[in-house]
Amino acid sequence: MSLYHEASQIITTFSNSKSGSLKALIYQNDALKSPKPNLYAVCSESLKHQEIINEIITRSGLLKLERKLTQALAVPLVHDQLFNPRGISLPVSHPLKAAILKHKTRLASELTLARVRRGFPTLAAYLTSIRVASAPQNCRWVRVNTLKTTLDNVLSTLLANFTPVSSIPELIKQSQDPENKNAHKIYHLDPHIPNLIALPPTYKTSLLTSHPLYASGAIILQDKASCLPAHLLYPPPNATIIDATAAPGNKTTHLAAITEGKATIFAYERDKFRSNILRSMVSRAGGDKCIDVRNLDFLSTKPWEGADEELEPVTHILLDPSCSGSGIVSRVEVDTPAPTTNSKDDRPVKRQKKGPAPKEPTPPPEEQEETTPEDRLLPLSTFQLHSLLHSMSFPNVQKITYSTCSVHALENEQVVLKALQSPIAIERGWRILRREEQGSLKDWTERGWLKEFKESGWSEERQKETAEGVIRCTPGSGGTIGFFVAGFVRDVKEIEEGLRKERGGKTQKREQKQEEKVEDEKVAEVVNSEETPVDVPAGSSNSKKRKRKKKKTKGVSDEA
Ligand SMILES: C[S@@+](CC[C@H](N)C(=O)[O-])C[C@H]1O[C@@H](n2cnc3c(N)ncnc32)[C@H](O)[C@@H]1O
Repeated sequence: MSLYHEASQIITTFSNSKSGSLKALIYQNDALKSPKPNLYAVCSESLKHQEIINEIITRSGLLKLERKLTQALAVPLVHDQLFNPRGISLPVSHPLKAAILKHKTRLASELTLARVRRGFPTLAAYLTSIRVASAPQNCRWVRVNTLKTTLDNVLSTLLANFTPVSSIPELIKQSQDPENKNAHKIYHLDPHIPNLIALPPTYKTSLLTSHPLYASGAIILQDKASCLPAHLLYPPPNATIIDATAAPGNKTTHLAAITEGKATIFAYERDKFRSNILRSMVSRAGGDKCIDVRNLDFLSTKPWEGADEELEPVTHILLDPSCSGSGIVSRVEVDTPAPTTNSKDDRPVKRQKKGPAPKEPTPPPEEQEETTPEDRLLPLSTFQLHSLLHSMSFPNVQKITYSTCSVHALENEQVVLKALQSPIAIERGWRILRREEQGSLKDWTERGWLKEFKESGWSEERQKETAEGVIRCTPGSGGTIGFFVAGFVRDVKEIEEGLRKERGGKTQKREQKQEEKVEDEKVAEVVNSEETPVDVPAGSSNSKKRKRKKKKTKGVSDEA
């Protein structure tokens, strides 16, 4: 099957589906024969121009003249004929190419007419408008920091005179209305995350960062996707929590707000420079009292070996490790600049020098695929899995969230699968937090890629439950960056069993200590009364203590 036949099928499926990304549709489909970057390029570009191409096909009467063409097949062919500088990528003698080339003059004049009907004086003007319209539509997200203020206060000050709208698509649509002078003065209250507000993609970030509410830490610019992990974790106010990889601190401070400043939060950050940023964010957000910032490697913690005693009571871990950051770039769009959203903090982490990170244009998807091959992702994926297994080993942890701002299955579903199949997960009863257990997030429609669990050896039911249990975000109508979150819980029965054993262990230890105490007292009595020593094995702590005590007694008596 030719590239164009496959492209026509993909375009039809994508146009008919209400959700999901074009990339997933192509890259997850192993049945496709054409090179995926080429297929992706022709599909994504054809979709951008679909409206004008359909008009050209109808007005030129192409389908009546060329019976072998269908509407779906003609779209990518006409696209490449009119918009791809390299033309249709088929031999000239190929019947499909020949069918289009016969009408090339008519098609070109129909393009001119269609463009003029739309009010574009030049082809360049039309192409610019398409590029702007297909740019990723990430909203400006504002999280109200309830440690410092209230939603009502923010609505009545920062957003006084703003009009609420009912959905993100509505927010985007209204903000693009050239007739509306107040198009930027609208907002949408997020239905999933409390105290989160979406502003139009075109809203100037500087208007937010220059506001006193921002300076005081009362509002935090945090993408909705980045709010999902803390919300999914949702620890109770008295919980003991670890944010394993915390800087710059968006999720740490979100955890502090969710727990009303009453939890104990250990925030680990191994990079010194970034841990200083974390400290200042924590302080600005009013989290000093409940957040303990530690410039340490999370992987060096070992509460199960008797070290790090204060980590023993930890019940919740938020793990948001370094990742490829591939979700920061757009979904289908080609040639669009990297979004300058508030979510800079979620970018792939490199050692940073002071000063703003250089902004580089996003490469087209073909290049993205070439610059993120398995050998670059594998070390990241290994580190992510290692960190997740480390989290699963904490003795009293009941719930973990694992998240990345990557779109790659290798960093997402595959880490989840390997973690769930690990001995530690099986032994301790870790499983995925099911969709129906996710509170307001159970309505989130974009879920994990089922295909990634097919080789698991699990029942179909478990594969589905796991894929459905993890959350994906794709830039688009949701207004977020690309993101992935998985919640893990331990089955309560297993937890209770574990706790019983631990309690049993502790009682045993207490009893042993009590016995030792009694024995020590007996020894002391003997020593003090200068009677014959009781039989205590040499080298035992009691015999050592006894010797020490004897010496002391002797010393005292010598002095006396
Ligand atoms: C994706 S960022 C975290 C973003 C953060 N959760 C937020 O919402 O603001 C990952 C961070 O983890 C840190 N990190 C990576 N490995 C670590 C480790 N083993 N221990 C502690 N911090 C680590 C990196 O330096 C980086 O700052």
